Amino acid sequence: MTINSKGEWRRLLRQRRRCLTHGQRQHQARAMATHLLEQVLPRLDRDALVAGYVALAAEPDLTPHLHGTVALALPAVYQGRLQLRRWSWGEPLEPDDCGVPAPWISAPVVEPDAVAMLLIPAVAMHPDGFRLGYGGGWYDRLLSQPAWAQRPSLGVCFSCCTAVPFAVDPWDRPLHGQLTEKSVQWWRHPWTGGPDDQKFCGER
Ligand SMILES: Nc1nc2c(c(=O)[nH]1)N(C=O)[C@@H](CNc1ccc(C(=O)N[C@@H](CCC(=O)O)C(=O)O)cc1)CN2
Ligand SMILES: Nc1ncnc2c1ncn2[C@@H]1O[C@H](COP(=O)(O)OP(=O)(O)OP(=O)(O)O)[C@@H](O)[C@H]1O
Repeated sequence: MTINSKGEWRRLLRQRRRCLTHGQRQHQARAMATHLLEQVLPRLDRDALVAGYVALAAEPDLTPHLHGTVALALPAVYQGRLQLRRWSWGEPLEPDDCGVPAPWISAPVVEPDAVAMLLIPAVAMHPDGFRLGYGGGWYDRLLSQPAWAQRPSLGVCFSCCTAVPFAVDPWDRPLHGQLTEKSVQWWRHPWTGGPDDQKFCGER
């Protein structure tokens, strides 16, 4: 079967992800969090924020594993755009315009330079670091702003949904790396923003 469109890939990969049992997804999310805690978070500024997400049904749920380890911002879609808002553990969430639990409208909006790492949920990842989401273009539009595109970013994805050769569109922006239950892999140096560092990318 030839798969031509992002829509077809999205359906296939969402189905593949749903085929994992709840226990498998939990186990794999815990492994992802361990990679993050051991390999990534120690390299970040102590005061900096990590932009996470509230996991939807079959997405890897990392947030509970980060409790007490980092200060978090969460996405909120209102008035046609995605913002990141400060969120502290235990604070209530309310559905945003996409129906995803998000910080209250009164929570401070976070500027790009306060964010040390963007964790971006991905339905699938492309072999060159591009991300396939649900199709709303929310993160695409966020990353079309250079200040956000420069922030270190990791696509968060089960390994069964990586290396997917979907056709990349002109608006797709490559992420710095991907986080799976197997490893953290980098395509671009996340902390210098400079050209590929062979040694660094060799750590894949
Ligand atoms: N957890 C999470 N939060 C996120 C995103 C995301 O991909 N995941 N977004 C990324 O852009 C933005 C919201 N965009 C969204 C776009 C579509 C659907 C959607 O189609 N939801 C399905 C249910 C998905 C599921 O439960 O697995 C639906 O309503 O049928 C959800 C969020 C910001 N917040
Ligand atoms: N910078 C942008 N400005 C305006 N529209 C954009 C921009 N980037 C993407 N879009 C629109 O958003 C949609 C994104 O579609 P695509 O199938 O690539 O979604 P996706 O990357 O899976 O979505 P998401 O980022 O929400 O997870 C397209 O219709 C595209 O035209």
